[in-house]
Amino acid sequence: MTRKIGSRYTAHQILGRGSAGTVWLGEGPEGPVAIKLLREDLASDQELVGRFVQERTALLSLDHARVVGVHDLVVDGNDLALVMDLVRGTDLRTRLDRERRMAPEAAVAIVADVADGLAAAHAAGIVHRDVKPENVLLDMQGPLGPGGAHPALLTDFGVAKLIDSPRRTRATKIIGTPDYLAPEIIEGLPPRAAVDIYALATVLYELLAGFTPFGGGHPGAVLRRHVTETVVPLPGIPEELWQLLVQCLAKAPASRLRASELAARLRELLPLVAGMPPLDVDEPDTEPSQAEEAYEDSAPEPREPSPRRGAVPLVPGSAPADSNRDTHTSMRVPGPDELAGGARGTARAPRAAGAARPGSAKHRASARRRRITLGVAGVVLAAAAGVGVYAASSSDAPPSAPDTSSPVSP
Ligand SMILES: Nc1ncnc2c1ncn2[C@@H]1O[C@H](COP(=O)(O)OP(=O)(O)OP(=O)(O)O)[C@@H](O)[C@H]1O
Repeated sequence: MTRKIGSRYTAHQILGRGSAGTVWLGEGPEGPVAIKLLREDLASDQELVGRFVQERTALLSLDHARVVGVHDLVVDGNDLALVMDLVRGTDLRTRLDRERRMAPEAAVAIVADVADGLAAAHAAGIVHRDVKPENVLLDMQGPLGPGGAHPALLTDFGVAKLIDSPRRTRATKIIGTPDYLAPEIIEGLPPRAAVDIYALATVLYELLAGFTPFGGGHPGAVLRRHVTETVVPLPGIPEELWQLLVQCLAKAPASRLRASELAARLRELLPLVAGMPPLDVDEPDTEPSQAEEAYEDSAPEPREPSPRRGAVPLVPGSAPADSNRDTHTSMRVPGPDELAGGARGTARAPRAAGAARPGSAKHRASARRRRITLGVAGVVLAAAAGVGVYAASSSDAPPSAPDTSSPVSP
């Protein structure tokens, strides 16, 4: 199956699907490329096409070894496509799903690569806004680095910004992926470079632990934890690495490191973690608080099994059927009462492998978990039916505090 994309490109074979469209293996005048063909409903949105063209220069100018380069933007009839470097390998989510958690040396090396890519982007005034393992590609043809890690490249730059437009956004809605959302976004501030650092630190925690620091349960509960809870230490993690994580997961954006500093500090830590086996931690149980249960009870009735993880659609209208992933669902921003429910603390406390579970009624917890996951599925279906479309508003957001991090895109 081949199809022409504009006058210069041919798409040969589907590499994968995401919430915004389909990625194809293709061919252009300069050789093989990856072509991200946006969904038809997005491609027919004149406002989005306009922004696409507007952002062209910024997207095309980002040229760095740790960023998947965008070569061309094609607007042709019903086709709207980004032509990118072809990365022969896999994405970090696939690798993490396979390994469950990674040895610290490989995790640190991969995250240092991504931090390098972010540093270049931030210096150019571009904030990624959707840093997560799905958007990190591992180049299997590149040389093996520390811990046997392949070079890592960050992809999907600018896509969140393209999709997030005033008409599509409302004050109470959020765009992003809940597990990786910085607290200031949840509080309605415009996304600055520091949101990418928070998301990347979350990715590092996830590579080490096998789960994200504030994930689990209903997406609304995840948002609340980002704002109100502190990260729980990982058993066996070297102190210096832990301090770095804590600093980059700080609630205050100004307290986080810049991307270039993060990359440098991580590389300094490589000798310390060299040869360390993966951390020996068990995935913790999630005990929902009363506020979470109330939130979960307000979710629509489920009609289908739930996705594995809760998240918000990067693209309004996206549904599980759009993707071979389960990273996108929808939600509303939790209200003040729900956010206040964090006083009790529900962040998942990692347990050393084999350690006794915290003294809770196990069957009650698992029944609750079942209800939470079903609730998420209901929300996903509601989104698919057009009941809820959620995107972050920067237009109605309160003025931001002075940003001490790298510049942001205009
Ligand atoms: N430049 C590329 N080279 C090779 N494969 C790619 C490239 N970009 C994306 N892919 C692959 O295509 C698939 C879909 O990517 P896409 O970016 O559309 O979705 P995603 O990032 O997984 O999810 P979402 O966009 O919904 O967050 C992924 O499996 C990814 O590995």
